[in-house]
Amino acid sequence: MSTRIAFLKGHGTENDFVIVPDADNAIELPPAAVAALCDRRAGIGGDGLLHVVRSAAHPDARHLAAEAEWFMDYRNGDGSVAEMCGNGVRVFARYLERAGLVGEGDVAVATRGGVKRVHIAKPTEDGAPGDITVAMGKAVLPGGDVTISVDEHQWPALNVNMGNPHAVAFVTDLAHAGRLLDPPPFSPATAYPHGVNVEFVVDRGPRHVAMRVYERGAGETRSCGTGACAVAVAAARRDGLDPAVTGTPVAYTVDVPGGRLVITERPDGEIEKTGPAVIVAEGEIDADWLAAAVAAA
Ligand SMILES: N[C@@H](CCC[C@H](N)C(=O)O)C(=O)O
Repeated sequence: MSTRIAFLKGHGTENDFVIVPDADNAIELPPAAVAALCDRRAGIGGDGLLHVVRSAAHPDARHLAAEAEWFMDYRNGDGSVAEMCGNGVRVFARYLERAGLVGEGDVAVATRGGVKRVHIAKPTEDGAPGDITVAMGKAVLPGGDVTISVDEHQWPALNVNMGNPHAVAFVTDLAHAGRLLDPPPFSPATAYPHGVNVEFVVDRGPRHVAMRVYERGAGETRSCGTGACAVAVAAARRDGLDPAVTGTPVAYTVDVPGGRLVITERPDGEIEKTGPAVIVAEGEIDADWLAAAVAAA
């Protein structure tokens, strides 16, 4: 009988992830294995994969082990590595809670984008899991003119780095973003040598926007946490709001196809993101199938 590898499946506002608990970093997950697991027809399916490893056991996180016991080794669905995943880190915390590895309240999670402070709220009165809030760090606006083009439409976009790169374009109709099956063309083409996540945004009301997203390494997804933060900052600056200047926190509601996130920027620049995170299934991966998928890639 072949070896089995435990997995879970979870999502945050329908940004969905295969979760592979592997405290000792003993499971090999080359890009082809991640892509096979995230494949929606031949695998389990997911926008990305959360490899749950003790920080001390992973070369990318060993230096963070004193601050955060657990490391989110995040991979995009195509197997590529990304610095940070804002929805992923909330689902990661939900997994840790469910596995009894942490309790409600504050948890530190190591990521390639540094240590993130996560708060797991108590269940609601009707027993539903409480929302999870992450301190996402500060947005960096590196400047630079970028144009996003889809079919006959062209929009100027704002570069926002949330640990990972984003280009935010305000549009008049989210449908104008098209099907987002392939990376939209960028101008200049060299603006993002390592790829970029692109958000298309419309207004819904005062401090309330809606977005669609093209995620680097995954295609169009139903939500992107770092993307929602980038969008909130871009919308605030466009609206003339900067908490560092006014000394007052600014909150935006960001609707994504898979739900709603609330993003708050504080006067010190720290951005907090709040939303749901759910584990929906758990099971076992056939290790022989995975090895064959890797060999065939
Ligand atoms: N879904 C994520 C972002 C995942 C990484 C991204 N695709 C990248 O390559 O930077 C989120 O919720 O932030």
